[in-house]
Amino acid sequence: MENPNDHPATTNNHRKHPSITLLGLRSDKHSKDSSRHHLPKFAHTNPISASRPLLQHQYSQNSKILAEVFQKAKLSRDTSAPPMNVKQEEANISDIIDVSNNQPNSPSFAMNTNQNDAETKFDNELAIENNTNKVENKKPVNPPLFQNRRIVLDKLVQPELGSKPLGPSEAAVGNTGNEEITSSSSSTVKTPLGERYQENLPLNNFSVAKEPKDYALKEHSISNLSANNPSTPTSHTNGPGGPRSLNNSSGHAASGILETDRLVQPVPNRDSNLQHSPFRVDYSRTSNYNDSSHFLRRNKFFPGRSFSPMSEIVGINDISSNTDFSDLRSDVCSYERNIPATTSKIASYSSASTFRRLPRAPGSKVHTEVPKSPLRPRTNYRPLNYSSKIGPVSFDRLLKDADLVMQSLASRQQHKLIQESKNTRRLQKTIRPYPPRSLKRLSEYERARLTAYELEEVKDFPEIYFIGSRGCDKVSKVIAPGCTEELAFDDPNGDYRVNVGDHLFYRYEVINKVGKGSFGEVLRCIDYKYGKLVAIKVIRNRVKCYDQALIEAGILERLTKDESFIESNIIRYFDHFNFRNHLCIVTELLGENLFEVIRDNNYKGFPLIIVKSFTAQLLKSLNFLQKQGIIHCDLKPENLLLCDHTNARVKLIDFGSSCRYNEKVYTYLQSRFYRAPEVILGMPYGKEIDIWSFGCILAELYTGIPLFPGANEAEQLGYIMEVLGVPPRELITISTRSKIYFDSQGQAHPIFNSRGRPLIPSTKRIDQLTRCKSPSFLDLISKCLQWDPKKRITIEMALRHEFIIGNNSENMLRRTPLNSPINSPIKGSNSKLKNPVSHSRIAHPLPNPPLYHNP
Ligand SMILES: Nc1ncnc2c1ncn2[C@@H]1O[C@H](COP(=O)(O)OP(=O)(O)OP(=O)(O)O)[C@@H](O)[C@H]1O
Repeated sequence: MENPNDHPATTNNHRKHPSITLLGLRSDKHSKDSSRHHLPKFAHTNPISASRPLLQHQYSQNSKILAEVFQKAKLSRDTSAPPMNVKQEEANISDIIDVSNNQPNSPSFAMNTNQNDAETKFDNELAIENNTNKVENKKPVNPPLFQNRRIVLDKLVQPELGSKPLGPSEAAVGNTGNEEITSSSSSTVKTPLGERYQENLPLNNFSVAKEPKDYALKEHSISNLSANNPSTPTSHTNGPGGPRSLNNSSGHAASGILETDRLVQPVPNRDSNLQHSPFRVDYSRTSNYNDSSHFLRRNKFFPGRSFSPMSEIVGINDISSNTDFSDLRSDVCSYERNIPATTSKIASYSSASTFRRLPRAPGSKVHTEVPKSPLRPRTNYRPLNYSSKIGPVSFDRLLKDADLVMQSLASRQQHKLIQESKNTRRLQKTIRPYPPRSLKRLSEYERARLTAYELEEVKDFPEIYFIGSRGCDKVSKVIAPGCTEELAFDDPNGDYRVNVGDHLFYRYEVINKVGKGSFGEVLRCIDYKYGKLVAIKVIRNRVKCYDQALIEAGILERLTKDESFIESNIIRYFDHFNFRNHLCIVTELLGENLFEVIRDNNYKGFPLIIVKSFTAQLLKSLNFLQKQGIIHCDLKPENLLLCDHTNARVKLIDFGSSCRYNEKVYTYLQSRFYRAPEVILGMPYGKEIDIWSFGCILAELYTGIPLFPGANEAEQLGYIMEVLGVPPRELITISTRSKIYFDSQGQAHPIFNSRGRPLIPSTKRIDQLTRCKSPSFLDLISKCLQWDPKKRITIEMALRHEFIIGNNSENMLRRTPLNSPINSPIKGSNSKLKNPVSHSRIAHPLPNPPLYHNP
């Protein structure tokens, strides 16, 4: 065997498609020298081309190791297999390697003859390896190249190593002394084809490589694409250095990984249609990382750069063949890059049951089924456990973390919903806008489909986009006895009698109902004017509802027009119109509300990381509303809607009760569980009522159960007093409804809950009720839940609170313990019941007599 030293680790595929190889570059047909203008298309943006000699040196190191391995392989080859000389081997591999690409005129002719020869030799090595595999298996094997290699190397390296895998200490030759880099941390990767690899790579193999000056790896993401999926977008990112895969859509697809005990390199698989490399590198111009160790670490070529804890949490292996998660995985890598090395020192998390429910593509492997091998240890899922030493977490990173965990939490139900989201997206793609037509332009057939009422009504519509789908039931006029003509299209409650497939306003097609509230129904519709999906809230045909909805539409319109609206996490308003005496508000279409998500998850709350993300998003919304001088007045989980089922992004909806600071019309507002004490007690109120609701929501999102689940107002106050004690005297004196709950001395009248249990003030603590051990979380809740509105935390302070920006040391993936009383199933309860009340609020024996008076 010829010494493959000095030869880059390339394969035939590179010759076919001039591109940059994993560790450096490939020549192309024009590349006789390394000058930029001779470089292939991507080389203009890839300054690493300039460091070819250095990389070749690096190749030589790698090749050396490979040569050793192959040499050992030869020695230990099964003696029963027929001996094979190099020529035979070369002949055998001719079907694998297309040598025609080595022709000087071929597009990928090597940079110089030596190198070309060297590549050929090296390719031969690889081919021999494949050949060995064939011999060993005694049958022709034609899986992707990397799989062959993988099998061969597993079999061949192992006997040499015994049962002990090569660790960094054995492998460390020419160690740079960088502890982190040479640490024995290892991680596994799943390639697009489903293999799992250990990444346990000593630095010494790469220590000579140098990153081009002024360039550092900006992006390195793992593609999670299926090898069979050619439809995946080619790039997720942009940047000055030209983010791209090493093997991009122009045929440089890489789907293989060559692994030895010392290194892992992606090897292109010419059979693959992949448009993404599993090792996508982006060299962008930065001044921070200009040495090779940074470059390599960030390229995951050695253990110092282990995989993202988040990627392990969500089980990258499990989702690798699901193309829908490509952005997700790309996100994992892109934001993880910025995590300091200290964050990789995270605790091992053996109980991964939470994450095993991750939806997997059919046929993909479960991580526990990975064959045992010294080279391929089982992956331990690791929780996100930020070190408290590192700085604050950015808002963006928090959101992305939460998105991933949200994905990993996908239950069966959510899996269905994800499917629904997919279908919606697919539908969205197929919808096209219709050209407007006048009545005259309608065909005879179309006119025949209109009812007599519609034929009159349509005259008022100069632009007709849609008249109802063929064969759909039309909403006909029904004038019941005692009913006026205005109510002819409504049911007895005043709701519009909607028919699926029918039109609204000769423009929208009704697809289905997505929600119902006290003001009306929300429909999913297609807007044929713009060709998109929208949600339309059809308000009840009642004067009060109509007027209030007009206010809502006005507020939404005003909010949407603000330039900082985009970052406000508030539902986007499009339009409103009156149709058959129903006010209709057109908004963007969103997903499930958070209450539904919790309910569908059997009233299990969200992990703290998701709660944190929701909290941050909600605070942004409240901050925006505050700047606009608006009080929402109806904050609750039902009014926080997921944007999509695949992430943890929420938007705030329902401004039907909202008011401006100076236009407070109502004294009775907010949903009961989230009602602020000043509203219950009839005190003057302000924007602080939203903070109270916000505090209640935080606790509920974590526990899955309302914090103060009063069945009536007195009970509601009783639950609040259980935690906060009796309100201060001065508040009682200014409240208009104090007599209902307190006597003249300010002592609370005894309150019993609906089960007859006395609600005794100051007998519960927030941490008891939430079962949460996160001090920052509890602190934020308790700062929101203050009797005195002036003492409540402000939105600005909440945005800077430790829980939001801090690097919490708690396990952020933990949910409320399932066996805790707070989450125990309620006896005889129907899980579909709205907001079940915890039965666990058992009175604790009191050390002191109950405090019914103000302390
Ligand atoms: N844009 C939307 N996309 C998807 N679903 C929506 C949308 N808007 C509302 N919904 C669903 O409809 C439900 C009722 O909507 P909304 O809260 O606006 O109505 P409402 O009559 O004001 O309710 P409430 O009784 O709380 O005042 C929501 O909880 C939500 O589940």
